Amino acid sequence: MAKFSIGIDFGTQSGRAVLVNVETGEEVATSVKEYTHGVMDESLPDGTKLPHDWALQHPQDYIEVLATTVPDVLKKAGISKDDVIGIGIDFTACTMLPIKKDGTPLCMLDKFKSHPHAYVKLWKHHAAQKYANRLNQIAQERGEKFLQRYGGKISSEWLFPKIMQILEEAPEIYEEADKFIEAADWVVFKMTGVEKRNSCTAGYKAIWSKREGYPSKEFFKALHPRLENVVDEKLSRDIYPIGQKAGELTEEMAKLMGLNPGTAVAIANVDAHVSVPAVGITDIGKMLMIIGTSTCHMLLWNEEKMVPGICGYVEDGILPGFYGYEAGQSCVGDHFEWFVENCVPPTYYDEAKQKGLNIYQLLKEKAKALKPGQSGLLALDWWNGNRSILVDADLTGMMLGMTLTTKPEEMYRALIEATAYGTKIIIDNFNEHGVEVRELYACGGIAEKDELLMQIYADVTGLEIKVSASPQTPALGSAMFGAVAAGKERGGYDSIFEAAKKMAKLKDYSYKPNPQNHEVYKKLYKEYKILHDYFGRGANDVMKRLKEIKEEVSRI
Ligand SMILES: Nc1ncnc2c1ncn2[C@@H]1O[C@H](COP(=O)(O)OP(=O)(O)O)[C@@H](O)[C@H]1O
Ligand SMILES: O=C(CO)[C@@H](O)[C@@H](O)COP(=O)(O)O
Repeated sequence: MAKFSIGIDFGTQSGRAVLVNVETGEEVATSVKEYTHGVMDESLPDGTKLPHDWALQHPQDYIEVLATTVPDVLKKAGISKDDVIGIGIDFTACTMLPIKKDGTPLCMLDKFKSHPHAYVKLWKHHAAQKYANRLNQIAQERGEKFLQRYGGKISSEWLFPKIMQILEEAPEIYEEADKFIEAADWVVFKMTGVEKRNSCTAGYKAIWSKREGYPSKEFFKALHPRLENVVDEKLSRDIYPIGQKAGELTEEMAKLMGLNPGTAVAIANVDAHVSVPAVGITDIGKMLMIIGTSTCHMLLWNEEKMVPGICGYVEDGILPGFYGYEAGQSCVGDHFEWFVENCVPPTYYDEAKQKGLNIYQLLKEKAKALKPGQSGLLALDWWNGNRSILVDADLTGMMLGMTLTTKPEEMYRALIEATAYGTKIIIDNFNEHGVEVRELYACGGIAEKDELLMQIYADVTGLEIKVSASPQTPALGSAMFGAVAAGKERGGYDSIFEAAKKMAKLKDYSYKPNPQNHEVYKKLYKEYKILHDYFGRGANDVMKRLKEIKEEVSRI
């Protein structure tokens, strides 16, 4: 009898479950649930307004994903819950929340319903930049060695800047919280009844390493006296390696999800990291781009190298036995969405409707007809700040070269190209610092849907790109970890390497660079680099000054 595993990918806008045949890797059924509260970046559910740069989520939405998508995949596939041997989940990160000891999120307590700091802070909550700046300055002054593992800077998207923001701006929430926890670990806590924190988010987002643990109490005290014991008071030193079983489904959650109590649940993982074995990467030098709302760049290497401006490297962070390197771009799909919602005239929407296309497809059709360089446009892809390699959420987007004849499809193509140049900067930076990018792979919603973008990436980077055959690669990766949590005895696998051999998959075609386009893009990339360094490395801090003026004016 075939055995199945369920993987659930908690993305930025929705949660996606896949039911996977453990023997063949076949994705038998998929179910997607948009989050009821979406991304809260303007107001809370009760209308409380949020300041600039905030991005929150509601934890109830994650439970809804479990309650709707899991029964749905079972129903669609027509299989019995007795044949489901394991569950794995992955999440965006650092996506964190304050909870009580029993796991109740503070935002679910009546008294904190209208308190923004009681909610989940999503990975792209960018209002903690000033705390990240302080943390980085203090770490540099103290000569903290951990900075080397994080490319020289801790991002405002990661855990401690977010905790610092809560402490400074809402000390009552800091005091009331028994714990701060990654949403990934919170969902596993809900499913199994046991709090087991995963090594992936701890390593990449919370300055933890398996050799050195967390930074010292002295360091935390230097950030703020109240933070001296933050790890023991509000986090945990018990960190569990990815690839292990966290526990088993409780009666209550099994009932909610339509599964058997006792089903194995894997230690939680991160959406980008979990995707690496799902495309069959189990060796060094093969970079995977997970292209969606944002892009994460994942790469295994066998040595520790200081690579400036990356998110970090973590020993065993992606697969055991390797250093897992991560870099990223905070704004990819997000600014395509911004563009279609704000900059495309109604005539384009009418044309799309007539042709039976969605607006992205229409823009792609038109943008495809353009040659590289033809629009005269060049953009900086910083609509949501810059994660790698400048690590600065206060940078903003820019488009140069517009005239009275500039068309929406030209702007759309310029935005795609900007993200491709941003990716090339990341690749060059790895190569220059001894971590070689020998092959390129892609997965994620956009890699699946957007062949124009994929071709432009091949043309800009000059590298062939292999693409995941799964439309839900992170969820497939999670299902693989679910099968490992179940173990061979229950019909799964004893290691993620064995699971990858059987369950990973790539499409039978790839995107190959067009040499003529590559030549033009070399020239454009040179210009992009000049703008990148000019606006991003302090020659002209106009973006930051504009932001300051914006804040001053909105306070009046
Ligand atoms: N047909 C399309 N072509 C290109 N991009 C698209 C298309 N449809 C949606 N998008 C973009 O995909 C992004 C979502 O990516 P996806 O990988 O599905 O989700 P997530 O980032 O939450 O994991 C959105 O920001 C949107 O801009
Ligand atoms: O930062 C990470 C992973 O380290 C991601 O979770 C984050 O960029 C969000 O990913 P998505 O764009 O929602 O796929």
